[in-house]
Amino acid sequence: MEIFFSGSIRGGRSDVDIYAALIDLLERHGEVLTEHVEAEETAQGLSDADIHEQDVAWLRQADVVVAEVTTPSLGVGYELGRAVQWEKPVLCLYRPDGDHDLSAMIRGNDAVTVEEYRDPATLEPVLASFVDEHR
Ligand SMILES: O=c1[nH]c(=O)n([C@H]2C[C@H](O)[C@@H](COP(=O)(O)O)O2)cc1CO
Repeated sequence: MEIFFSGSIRGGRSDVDIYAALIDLLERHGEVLTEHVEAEETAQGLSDADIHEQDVAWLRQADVVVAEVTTPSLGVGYELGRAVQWEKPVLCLYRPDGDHDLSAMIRGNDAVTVEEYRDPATLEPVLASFVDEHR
């Protein structure tokens, strides 16, 4: 099972510790292709064109997509749009106590499952059943 994890990078890094916790949970169920989303430093020496090309290749390859969408990010939104177009299973994780209401482009999309949560530790059964459903 190859999992594409999506989370804000240039959109803002305030949730990076949560991304790390979610990637840890997801690694119990498969290979996370985009572990770098939790890294303190993002890749050095790659052009934006290289980043885009690599990212879209991983997205194409993935069996499922899991996105943390509390911090809005153009890149995450773009990845989600392409994932839906390619009919990938998409799970979006959202904390309603944040500063931003979730976009209607995500919450209003029947092809996207939205799970609200407060503590990443509570998501273990949700992630397990999402991955198992699409294995
Ligand atoms: O350096 C990067 N590496 C990378 O993989 N991305 C991808 C993965 C993330 O899920 C998403 C974040 O987009 P943004 O940077 O617009 O917040 O884009 C984005 C960047 C920077 O835009």
